[in-house]
Parts: sequence; C-alpha cells; structure tokens
Amino acid sequence: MDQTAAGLVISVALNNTDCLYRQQNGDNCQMKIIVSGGGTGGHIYPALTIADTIKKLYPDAEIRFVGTTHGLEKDLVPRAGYPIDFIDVQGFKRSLSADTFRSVYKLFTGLGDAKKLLDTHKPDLVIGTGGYVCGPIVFLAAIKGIPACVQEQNALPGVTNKILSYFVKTIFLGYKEADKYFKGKAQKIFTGNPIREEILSHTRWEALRFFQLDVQKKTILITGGSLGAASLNKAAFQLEKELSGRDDVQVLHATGKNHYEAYKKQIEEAGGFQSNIRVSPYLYDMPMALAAADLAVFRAGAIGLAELTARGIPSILVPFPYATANHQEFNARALEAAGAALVILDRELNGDILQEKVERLLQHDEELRQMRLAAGRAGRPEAAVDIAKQAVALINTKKR
Ligand SMILES: CC(=O)N[C@H]1[C@@H](OP(=O)(O)OP(=O)(O)OC[C@H]2O[C@@H](n3ccc(=O)[nH]c3=O)[C@H](O)[C@@H]2O)O[C@H](CO)[C@@H](O)[C@@H]1O
Repeated sequence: MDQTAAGLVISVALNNTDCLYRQQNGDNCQMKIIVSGGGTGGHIYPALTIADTIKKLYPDAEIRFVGTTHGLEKDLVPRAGYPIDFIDVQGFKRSLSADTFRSVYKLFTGLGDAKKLLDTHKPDLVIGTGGYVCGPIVFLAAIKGIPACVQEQNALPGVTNKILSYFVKTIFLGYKEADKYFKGKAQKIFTGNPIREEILSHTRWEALRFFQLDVQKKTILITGGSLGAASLNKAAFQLEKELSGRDDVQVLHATGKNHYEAYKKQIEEAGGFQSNIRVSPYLYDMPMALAAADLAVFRAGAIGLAELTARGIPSILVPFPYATANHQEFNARALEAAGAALVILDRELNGDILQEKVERLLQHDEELRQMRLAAGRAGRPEAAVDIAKQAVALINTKKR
C-alpha cells in the first residue's frame, strides 16, 4: 500500500472512531486512555511522547499513567502534567533467588491493583511502553477485551513486551529487527521509535548561533547517555586533547553529571582545552545540540538513536555492555547494517581507536555523506504520529 493509501485508511478508521464515540456517548464523551511504562527514561519518554501526540491529535482524550513509586515515572509524569496511579509490582531477577518469591507475590498485588484501576477508570485503550510495570495493566486490559497495544523500543525486545505479545492486539516496533522475537498473535507494525517534537524544531544555523559555534567547522556531539559513561569519557579525553585548537572541528561533550568534576580536573591538569572543545555535565538543550551535530559519538539507547536518525546524523556507537541482554549492541548493529553508524565495542574502546575513526570520517567527506544519507533513511520522524493514530484506531475493535 502506498503512503497516501495508508494515510486514507488511517483517517477513515479515525473518523469511524470519532463517530462511534459521538453516537454512543454523546458529545461530552472523551476517549479514556491509560499509558503505562516505566523504570528508566527509555520507557517513560516514549510513553510521554505518545501521550503528548494523542493529546495534540485528539485534545479531548483523557490520558492517565500507571507506574510504580520506585521508577523515574513518579517524577517525570506529574512534571509533564499527567495524572499517575501507582501499582505495587516488582520485576523478576534473571536468576532464581529469595527475591523471586517476593516478585511472584508482587505480581499478584500488581494484578489486583491493575484490576481496581481498570474498574475505576474504564479505559477505552491501554498502551504499554515496556518495563515490568506495564505487565499487569496491559495483560488484564487485553484479557478483559479492552484494546491494548505495546510499543517496543529496542532491536532486542524486553521480556515483559515479549510476554504481552501473546495477549495484545498490536505491537509497534522501534526496529524491524525486533519482529522475529515476538511469537504471539499480535499484529506487528514497524513504526520506528517516537521522539519528542522539539528534536526536529531547530535548524543548524540556529543551533550554531545558540552555542556560539563556528559555522566553518564540523561539530562532533559526544555523550554517554543520560548518565554519561566513564569509558567513553576516557577515550573522548584523548580525542579532545588532539582536536583542541584545530580549525576544522569543534566538540560538544556531555560527560554525565557524576563524571563532570573529575573530567574538569583532568582538563585543568592537561593545561586546559581551547574554545573549540565544549564540555558540560549534561545537555539540557539536546534538540539544539543535535541540530548542530555533523557526527555523534553515542551510547546506543533506542531513543537517542531514534533522535540521531530522525535528524540524519551519522554516528560512532559504543553500546553499553551491561544493558539487559546486551540489547544496546543489537540497536547499534542495526544502524551499522543500515550504513548509518560505526560500532566500537566498549571492551575494545580506547582513545586511539576513537581518534582513528573520528579522523577517518572527518577526512572522508564522501563516507560521512553516505552515512548521513543512510541515517536519514533509517530515521522515522513520523513515528509518534503513526503510533498515536493507529493506537487510537484500535478503539474501534472494542467489544461492546
Ligand atoms: C542503560 C540502559 O539500559 N538504557 C536503556 C534506556 O535508555 P536511556 O534512557 O539510557 O537512553 P536513551 O538513548 O533511550 O534516551 C536518552 C535520552 O536522554 C536524552 N539526553 C541524554 C544526554 C544528555 O546530555 N541530554 C539529554 O537530553 C537523549 O536526548 C534521549 O532522549 O531505555 C532505552 C529504551 O528502552 C534502551 O534502548 C537503553 O538501552
């Protein structure tokens, strides 16, 4: 089906949804949606992006979140202006231990809490974005015949989403590579990962002006994810020492808050860097930093990579080796196979290797250009809208 036809199908489905609601519930009716995902930012940010996109498309939609009090969602969701209910559930460790019994017990308390929430709020749709917290509520909704779907961010899916694939109607895939791991009956739709709207809202010129960077130089963006990465910082230090004062390149580097003081001290001991090297603890202006970047040196978290590809930025990726089941390497390898990234494994990373790869790309414009084009092809800037529309259209399938 070409894109226009697909767009038509979606819009017809949405009109039906609207009609159904108006007919059955009158004009005051609001779609009620529960979104659940948590633990790390990697599950919460996509959940918030999907919620924001639904609100933008359907301003009357009533959206609430379900999370646990142990996860970051406790802070991030209220801050984003959504109500959140908490359920008492705990993840399973990969190995058997005394804690396993506690997790089983908590699974039942979680299911009990989820049942109460479904009975109280009577949602028309439940969306899960991964993390064990979304297990009970998405599972129970599906069992009760409430349309339910999940969004999987990684190329190697998480356990909760794999189990849920046997019960939900649809799985929205961040990576095509994840398809083969879902054995359940759910329909699998490759949409890419949802990214916040601001990621695409700045031009290169605006960003260079914002950071007072030089328009003649190539900009390298270096970050080890939201917490930073010691191994990446170590290799970056050698690279930045070599690039300091160069007239063809400039660097924006976020070390991670916990690593910043030590890094600053290291720079001082080395006699300081020139102004083409900018080091900060954290980049609050990531959308601007991405707009300025010609090349990125990154970990391989799914949302960071979706942001890079949405902007068509070539990258050198160093997957975090301790991520669950090494899923970051799967994310990174998918981009490498697409021709959009070079991969250095954390155990092989050192200043020489990073410098060699960076210099190669800086000296070979054509290789960088090809990688930029490949990154652009891999990008799915429309993912959030696709997911929001197709998830809401599932309401039509509700048994009434
Ligand atoms: C350690 C770990 O297991 N991380 C997982 C976590 O991602 P995690 O949250 O670690 O990383 P992601 O790349 O998915 O997201 C990072 C987010 O932080 C932002 N940012 C980062 C640095 C900075 O200085 N400023 C800033 O704003 C990025 O723009 C991005 O929006 O969930 C992802 C999705 O399930 C997984 O793919 C990751 O493997």
